[in-house]
Amino acid sequence: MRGYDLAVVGGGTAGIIAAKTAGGLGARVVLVERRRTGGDCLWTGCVPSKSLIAAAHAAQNMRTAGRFGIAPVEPQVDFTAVMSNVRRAIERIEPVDSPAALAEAGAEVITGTAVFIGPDQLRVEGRTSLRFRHALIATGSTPALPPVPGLAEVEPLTSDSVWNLAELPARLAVLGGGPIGCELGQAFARLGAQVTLIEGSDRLVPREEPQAGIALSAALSAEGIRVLTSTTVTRAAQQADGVRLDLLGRDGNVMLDVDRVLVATGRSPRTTGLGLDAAGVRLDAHGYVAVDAKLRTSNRRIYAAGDVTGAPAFAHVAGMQGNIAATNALLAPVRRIDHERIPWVTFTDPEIAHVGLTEGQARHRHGDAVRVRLLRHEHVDRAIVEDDTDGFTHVVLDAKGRMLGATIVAPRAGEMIAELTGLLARGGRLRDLASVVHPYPAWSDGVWNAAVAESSAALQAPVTRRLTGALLRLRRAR
Ligand SMILES: Cc1cc2nc3c(=O)[nH]c(=O)nc-3n(C[C@H](O)[C@H](O)[C@H](O)COP(=O)(O)OP(=O)(O)OC[C@H]3O[C@@H](n4cnc5c(N)ncnc54)[C@H](O)[C@@H]3O)c2cc1C
Ligand SMILES: NC(=O)c1ccc[n+]([C@@H]2O[C@H](COP(=O)([O-])OP(=O)(O)OC[C@H]3O[C@@H](n4cnc5c(N)ncnc54)[C@H](O)[C@@H]3O)[C@@H](O)[C@H]2O)c1
Repeated sequence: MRGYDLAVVGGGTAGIIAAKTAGGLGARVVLVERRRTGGDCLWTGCVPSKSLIAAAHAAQNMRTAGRFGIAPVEPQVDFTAVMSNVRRAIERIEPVDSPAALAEAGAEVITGTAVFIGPDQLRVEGRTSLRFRHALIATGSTPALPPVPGLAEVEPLTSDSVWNLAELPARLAVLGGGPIGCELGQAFARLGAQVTLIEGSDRLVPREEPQAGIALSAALSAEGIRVLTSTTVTRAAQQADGVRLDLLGRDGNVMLDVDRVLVATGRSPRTTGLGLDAAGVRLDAHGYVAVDAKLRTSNRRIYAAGDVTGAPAFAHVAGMQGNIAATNALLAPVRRIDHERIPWVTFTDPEIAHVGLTEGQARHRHGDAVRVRLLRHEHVDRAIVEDDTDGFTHVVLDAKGRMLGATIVAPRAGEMIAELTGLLARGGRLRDLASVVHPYPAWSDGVWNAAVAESSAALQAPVTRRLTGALLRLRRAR
């Protein structure tokens, strides 16, 4: 039986980064992947979705060129070619996540399904047994189907299977108005599908600031997407010419006929059949692998990272956790990740970028001392020249003006949030950014203008006014 310093189960973002980190430290490391290295992000998640979004954006620009004085045209979308381009994007990124790249980084790769057979042993599909000093569970998550009668029988698409579509569904129902539903719903609509987006809660992207969900609803509706919030599907049935959904919403019971249904109502952790009992690894109340702040499971030899831990399901979180878990296991368990300083972006148009606390969370924790600096993008020159002024920069501050969180809604919000993420990490005040010169006319002016407004407000404070007034009177008297 072979022995390893670290055995990684799962070759997605968390597992790959952990294995490469361990290899870089000179450890004996093995990564076991049941199918293909790269995980959801590469094959069915971030990469294909952002490529599809880019194609959809190009199509939309053709429709909306009229506002710049260019004759708008309805694009001729070759869906097969769009999907081929999506696959090309995957192929171009794949080498970085490949077994060859892992081997070069010092990690051995075994293809097969791993099962724990003891607290320090793994078996790969009944053939190889491995003994480890430490292991990392990085098996990710899988799309969850809600318990709607008939839904499983209508061949619902998920983020796993949607990439195999051979043709664009003419009428598409998207169930779930979270990041996946909104990103893919908008992309399919822009590529020519008639999309109905069905969300159970009273607004889209309910984890975001309420204004962000409202702004996104307005933008999607303006493009012709039918957005149904406070609505659920109570039954699905296959018909001769498509799928019939029974909806229960604000208008009571209604029927919706579509060609396909895309389900995007959340994820479940991949823990089935992993042998976690044999390994002494406990799950939390929601079925995720329970970890402490240093990513240790209930078996001190075994760590977990990425979606399987119930951490915010983002590739950058999975990667950072993979890195932290590997060094904690191999060197000393000292590093932890602060989930409250993680930024994320929903890549709709407009993008919604967020970091830290929402206003509601901040008020819950810090009470009435919380303030908000809201800057609408009406006067951001970049937004004006691009004729896209509907967005805003919303920064949540404590009593001393230190940043607690931020949400940006804008075409480049995903780039703009980086600066505020840095500020949050430093525990800085928003007005500190006012003295940092920003390039003109960039989208980052939104953040800068918010900082300048915050700094100006500080100058207008009575105590500052009294001081500057006294100074000016003194100078006049001289
Ligand atoms: C449509 C979509 C779009 C997304 N867009 C973004 C985005 O823009 N930005 C972002 O940050 N995040 C995005 N995400 C989320 C991101 O993809 C995930 O958070 C990330 O991939 C999680 O990585 P992971 O390593 O935890 O798990 P995974 O990537 O799921 O990897 C787990 C791996 O473990 C393997 N495995 C499972 N069980 C076993 C076993 N028993 N033995 C061996 N191998 C096993 C699986 O085959 C898989 O390869 C998106 C997700 C989706 C679905
Ligand atoms: N840009 C990104 O970073 C990105 C993109 C896509 C996905 N992701 C990650 O993947 C995760 C999963 O995405 P998701 O959108 O599937 O899940 P989600 O949990 O974020 O959103 C699911 C949505 O579906 C709604 N819903 C649940 N059951 C429903 C029902 N029966 N009827 C109607 N609505 C229902 C929920 O209220 C929620 O708004 C995300 O939370 C995110 O972390 C990230």
